[in-house]
Amino acid sequence: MRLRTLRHKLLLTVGIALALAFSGVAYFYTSYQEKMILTDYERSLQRVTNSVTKGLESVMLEGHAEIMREYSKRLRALRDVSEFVILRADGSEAFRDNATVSRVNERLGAENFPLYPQPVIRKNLDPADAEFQRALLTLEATAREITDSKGQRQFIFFDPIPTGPGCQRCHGSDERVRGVIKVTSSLAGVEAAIFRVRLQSMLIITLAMALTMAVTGYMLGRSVVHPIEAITRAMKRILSGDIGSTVPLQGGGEIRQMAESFNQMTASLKLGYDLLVREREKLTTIIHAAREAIVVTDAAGSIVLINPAAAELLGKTEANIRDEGFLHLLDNPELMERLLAGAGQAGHTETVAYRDRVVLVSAASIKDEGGRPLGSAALIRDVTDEKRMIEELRRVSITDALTGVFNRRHMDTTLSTEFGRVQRSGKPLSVLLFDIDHFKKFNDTHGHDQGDRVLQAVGQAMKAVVRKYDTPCRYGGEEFVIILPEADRAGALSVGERLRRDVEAMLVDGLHVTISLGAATFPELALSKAEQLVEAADAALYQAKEEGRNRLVVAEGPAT
Ligand SMILES: Nc1nc2c(ncn2[C@@H]2O[C@H](COP(=O)(O)OP(=O)(O)OP(=O)(O)O)[C@@H](O)[C@H]2O)c(=O)[nH]1
Repeated sequence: MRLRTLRHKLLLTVGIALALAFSGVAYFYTSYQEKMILTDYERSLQRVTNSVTKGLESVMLEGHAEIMREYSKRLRALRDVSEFVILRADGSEAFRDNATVSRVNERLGAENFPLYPQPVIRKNLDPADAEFQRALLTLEATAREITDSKGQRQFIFFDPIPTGPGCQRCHGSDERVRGVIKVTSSLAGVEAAIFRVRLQSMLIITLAMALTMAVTGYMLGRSVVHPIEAITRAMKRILSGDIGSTVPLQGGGEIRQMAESFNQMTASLKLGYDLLVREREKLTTIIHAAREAIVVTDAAGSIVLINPAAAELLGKTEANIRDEGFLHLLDNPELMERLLAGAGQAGHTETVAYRDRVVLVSAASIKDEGGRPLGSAALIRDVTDEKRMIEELRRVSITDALTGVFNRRHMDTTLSTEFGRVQRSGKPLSVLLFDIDHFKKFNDTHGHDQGDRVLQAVGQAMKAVVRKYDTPCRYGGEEFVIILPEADRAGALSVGERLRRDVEAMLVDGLHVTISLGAATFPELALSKAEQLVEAADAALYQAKEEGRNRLVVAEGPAT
C-alpha cells in the first residue's frame, strides 16, 4: 500500500464520517429551522386574522359591514397574500348578499341595516373542505399547503370567527361560528427564508467540516501517517541493502511502541546479517583459497560456484566446466551419478584416476531442512602426491634402510600371513635363513663400513635371485631370511644354492665373502607356528656352520 493512499484513505474515512455526522446535524437543524419559520409565519397570519376579527366586531356593531369589503381588498395587497376573504359556513363570501342583512333587520324588528343594491352570492370553496370544516367544528385555526398550477407552494389559512356577545344581539346565539377568515398566501417568502437558512447551515457545516478535516488530517498526519511513512521508508532502505536503518521515535502509545519494536527488530536483523556476512566472507575466502576443487550447482543443476582450484585441478576453464555440466566434471558421468546416489551413505567418496593424477572426489546433493533439493556439491582433492608419499612411507616402514630388502617387522607379518595361507591351501612354504661367514673377522679386518657395503651387496644378490612372490628380509645384524611361498624343499634348495654361489662369486671392493644357509619347508616339517619354520631353518644353518660354512643345509624332521 502506498503511503499517499494511506493518508488519503484515512482522510477519506474521516471525511465520510464527518460528512455523515455533519449532514445529520444539518438535516435536523434545517428541519427545525424550517418548522420554526413556518410556525412563525402561521403565527403572524394568526395575529393578522385576530386583529381582523376584533376590527370586524367593532365595525359590525357600528353598522359598517361594507368597510370589511374594503379592508379585505387592502389585506389582499399584502406581500405574498393572494386571497383574503371572510367566508360563511356554506363556503360563500360574506358581505355580498342581502339574506343575512334581512335576517338581522327582522331580528331587530326594524330595518336598521340597508340592503346591498347589487347583491352577489360568490361561492369560494366547497363547504365540505376538510380544513374548513375542522376550523368550524374546533373553533381553532387550521391550515394546509398546496402547489398551484405554476408549481408554487401556497399556504391556505383558515381562522374561525366565533359568535361573540356583540354578535348575538344581531345574529342570535344559534350559531357558534359567524364565519371563517380564509387567507391564501404564497410560500415564496418562506421558501426564500428556508433557502437562506439552508445556505447558512451549509456554509457553516462546510467551514466546520473543512476545519475539522484540516485539524484531524494534521493530527492523523503527526500521530499516524508520518510515523508509518518513516517506518515504510526505513523498510525500503532495508530492502535496498541498508540493513541498519532505524526510524525516529515520535509521539507516544502504540505508534511509538511500533517504532521501538521496529528498531529492535532491525538491530537484531543487522546483528544476524553482519554475522552472516562475516561467515559468508570467511566461507568465500576458504572456498577460494582451498586447494581442493569445489563446484556447486543450484536446484536446477546449473553450476553456480567454481573455485580457482577447480579450474586448475580439472585442467579446464570455468566456462568449459559450466558448459560441460556437473556430471562431466571428471569426464565420468557414471562416477558422479554413483556418488550422488550414494550421498549420505558410505560410498559417496571415491579415489579415482583423472588424466595423469589421482583424485579423491566427494559429491552430495544439498537439501534444506524440509528435504527439498537446493543443489549439488562436489569436492575434489588431488591426492597424487599424498598417495605417493603414503606409498613411500609404507615402503620405508617395511624396508631395511641399509640393504634395501624388507625389514624384520615385515618379515614377521609376511611369514604369519603366508603360514596361515599354506595351512588352508596345503601348498608348501619354505624359508631360507643365512648369515655371512666369519663376518666378525671381516669387520675387524676391513672395518665396519666395509662390512656394511658387504651387507648391501648381499641384499642386492638376494633381490636378484628371488621371484616376485618371494620376500627377502634382513632378519637382524648380518642374518637374512627369504620367505618362499609355494616353494618346496627342491625349490628352496635351488634358490638357496643359487644365492650361495652368487655371493661366493661376487666381489665387494675386491673382497670375497661366503654365506651359510639353512632351509626349512612346511608342511614337509610338521609345524604348528610360523616361528617354528624359522627355528628349523636356524637349526639347519647352525648345522651348515658346523659342517664347514659356505653351504646350504635343509632341515630334516620335526623342529624341536
Ligand atoms: N658391518 C656390520 N657388521 C655387523 C652388522 N650387524 C652385525 N654385524 C657384525 O656381524 C658379526 C657377527 O659375528 P658372529 O655372530 O660372531 O658371527 P661370525 O663372526 O659371522 O661367525 P660365524 O657366523 O660363525 O661365521 C658381529 O661382529 C657384528 O658386529 C652390521 O649391520 N654391519
